[in-house]
Amino acid sequence: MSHGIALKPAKSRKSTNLSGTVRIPGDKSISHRSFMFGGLASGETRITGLLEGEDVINTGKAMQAMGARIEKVGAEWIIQGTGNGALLAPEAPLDFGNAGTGCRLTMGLVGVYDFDSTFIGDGSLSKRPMGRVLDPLREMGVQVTSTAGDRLPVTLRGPRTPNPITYRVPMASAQVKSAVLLAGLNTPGITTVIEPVMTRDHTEKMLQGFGANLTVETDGDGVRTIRLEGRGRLVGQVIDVPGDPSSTAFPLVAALLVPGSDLVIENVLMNPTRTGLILTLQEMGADIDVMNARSAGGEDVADLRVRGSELKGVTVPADRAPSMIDEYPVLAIAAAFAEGTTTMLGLEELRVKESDRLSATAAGLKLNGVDCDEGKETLVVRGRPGGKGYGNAAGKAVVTHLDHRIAMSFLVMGLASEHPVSVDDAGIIATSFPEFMDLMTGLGARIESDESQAA
Ligand SMILES: O=C(O)C1=C[C@@H](OP(=O)(O)O)[C@@H](O)[C@H](O)C1
Ligand SMILES: C=C(OP(=O)(O)O)C(=O)O
Repeated sequence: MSHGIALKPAKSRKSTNLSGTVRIPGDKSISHRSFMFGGLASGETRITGLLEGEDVINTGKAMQAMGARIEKVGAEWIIQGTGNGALLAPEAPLDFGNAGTGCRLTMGLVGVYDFDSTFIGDGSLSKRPMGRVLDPLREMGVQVTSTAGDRLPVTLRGPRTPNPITYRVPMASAQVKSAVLLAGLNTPGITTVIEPVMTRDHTEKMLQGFGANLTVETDGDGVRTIRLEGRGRLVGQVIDVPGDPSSTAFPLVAALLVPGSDLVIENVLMNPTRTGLILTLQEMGADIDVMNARSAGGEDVADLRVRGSELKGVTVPADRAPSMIDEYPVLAIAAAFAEGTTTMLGLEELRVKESDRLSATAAGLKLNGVDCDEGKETLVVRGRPGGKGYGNAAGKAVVTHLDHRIAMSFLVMGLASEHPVSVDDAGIIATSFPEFMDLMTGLGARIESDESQAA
């Protein structure tokens, strides 16, 4: 499968003593929202620490196509927004590349406007379900034209006056919650989202920061009711994006698995809706010190010191999934090197990510000698400390299916395996973590491009 440019095969090999101090690029979820809300708000928004990955850049291009002015001056991104309710009709289809977040949130943001907007993406995004966002938009009065099964390309046309709805999010998805709230921004009256299981809360926090009248009520069972008053004024903000905990996961797990490692990762977002992996790894016996915990721009951040550790298997409960949803592939790699069995529950959402991550992870583990079982919504990994026999001596590559997290996870695996681990494409990593190769090799990781596979 291709993402429009040639595949870039890569492989990693057994490494020792990863060490150094690094800063991880900005959080992807907050970066998307910074471009969107800055592009929508009145006046100027200034962003530092933005993730300059392909996914986020595509969101910026979409906002430009709808009237926002965006430029980079030195280290700062400076945006002049259109004002809430004043997006312009895009003249061409909006291409979100590989990004579910950019595409689904923008469908909410512009779908309720009384003009046509068309959404396209790469081979991965075009297979992902959009009905989860299109259904509530239909309830608000949006006309939807889509490909069979509510896949891309999708064209939306809003009504003159959208209906404010009360929507109970049927799956644990911050993208769905956010799409409905963003549609509510240009809808008169109160749009209400009921979230039975809490997911990342960046949309709520950032919209409040931009001046939206948004309230959150949590009942005794943890069910959240979010109410947003539509057609209010949003005002440009100054944002410093903290480091992405989902990107942090890769050097962090690498340092745990590679003997003798000692690594400091600075300025990591520690919002509790994002820290499930750290908790799980600590339960497994990982040596992770959370240092300099502080608050910055309304978010918790900290520096992490990570040292090579002997891990043991654990059961990861289903209710932890939303706080580590993108981290399961790399957790599975950690589990492969732990003593005993790791059981991961409640993984149904993994099937609709950039790839079917449950089967892509299980297939990659098996290809590289790991004993594991894929269930309908579970993954069980029986670990082997030391990784003897792991890797693929014949050089057979893990199929990444246009999924950056599968590529990075298996490149981490090779750093602690007896034989090298190959992936069929590392180019896709640029969607979320363009600095991955340089950052990892700078710590001492042996990762290289693997032209021999290209033939
Ligand atoms: O809202 C967001 O920024 C995201 C929500 C999650 O997706 P779902 O809403 O599909 O769970 C996550 O997997 C994605 O990487 C980013
Ligand atoms: C699921 C992810 O992103 P998205 O849904 O935005 O493509 C991810 O980055 O792991």
